[in-house]
Amino acid sequence: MTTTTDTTTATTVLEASGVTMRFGGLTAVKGVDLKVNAGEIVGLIGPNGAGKTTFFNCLTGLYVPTEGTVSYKGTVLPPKPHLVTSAGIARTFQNIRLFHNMTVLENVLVGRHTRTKEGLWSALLRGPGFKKAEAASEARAMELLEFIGLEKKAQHLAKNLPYGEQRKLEIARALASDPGLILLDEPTAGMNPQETRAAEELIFAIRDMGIAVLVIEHDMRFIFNLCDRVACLVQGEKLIEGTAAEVQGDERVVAAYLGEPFEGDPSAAPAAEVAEVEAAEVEAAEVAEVEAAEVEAAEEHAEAEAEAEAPAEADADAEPEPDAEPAAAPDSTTSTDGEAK
Ligand SMILES: Nc1ncnc2c1ncn2[C@@H]1O[C@H](COP(=O)(O)OP(=O)(O)OP(=O)(O)O)[C@@H](O)[C@H]1O
Repeated sequence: MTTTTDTTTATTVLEASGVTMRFGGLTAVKGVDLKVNAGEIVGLIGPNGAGKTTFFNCLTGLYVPTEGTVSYKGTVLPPKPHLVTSAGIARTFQNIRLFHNMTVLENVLVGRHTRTKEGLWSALLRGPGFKKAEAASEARAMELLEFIGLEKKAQHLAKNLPYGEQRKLEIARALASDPGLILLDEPTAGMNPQETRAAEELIFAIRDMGIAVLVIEHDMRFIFNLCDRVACLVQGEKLIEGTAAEVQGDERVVAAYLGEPFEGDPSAAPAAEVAEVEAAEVEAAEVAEVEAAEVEAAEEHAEAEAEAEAPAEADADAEPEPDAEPAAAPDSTTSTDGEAK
């Protein structure tokens, strides 16, 4: 494992230590350590089945890790989803989990319930305290819808939103719990390139709001553009953690996961591949140079031969014919075949 970023001085928001998750005989996550600092966007990559979602589930209390601990801002979290959410960690899911028959606004309001202090009786009696809290929640939910660009669709049913907007709505619902850290599980899955670019901007804006981000994604261009640090899981273990440049240039990552450079990004090519291409280019340039020299030599030779033949032909042409004028001597107006122009 390689850790290249100095994380000791920054404020640690999330700290996973030695997280292991076993399902019977299968170890899906093996002794993973990971820190996310305030103001950071950290990426989690790895091939299918590497344990990324299982690790997220351990962080958010959906799974009780077989070993290890998860701390948020220095406090060890109990493995209970509602306690993790109220501590300050929100998440989205790989498969969108919205309330499809509720409106867009209602979906965001559901995300606010951990921050609403009004109890059951207050809600049932709809007293002034409840009404005030409800109005504040709605105002915050509308702010979030504006933030993701869905305020005009507040009263639409969630199920009627296009896929990309459903993903954004899930993010707004997660933000509604006022988290200090958001975990995004494949936020661009199924998105077109424009939607993916918009999601990238949205995540930068979330970071700028002061919320740290941990994101799982298979889209390497997206991850390497977005993240301050990237960790790569392979077969449940952390293979490497570092900057985007360090991770995408690591041959073990390339071998285990990337396979090929992502389209259009030459810097993603593994070093060996780059060297091979460069060597082939040098070789091709040398061959072209030799060929050019050969062609030049052949042309010079042909010219010399033509020049050598030209006076003889001119002489032959100059053979006096009966009553003919003597032929002109070859000069600039005479072609190599001796014909006058
Ligand atoms: N609840 C479970 N019970 C048994 N095995 C599980 C369970 N959840 C995950 N696994 C197994 O754990 C391993 C890791 O799965 P996980 O979904 O975490 O991988 P992943 O890296 O998120 O994959 P992908 O990129 O395809 O989403 C897989 O072999 C998977 O089959």
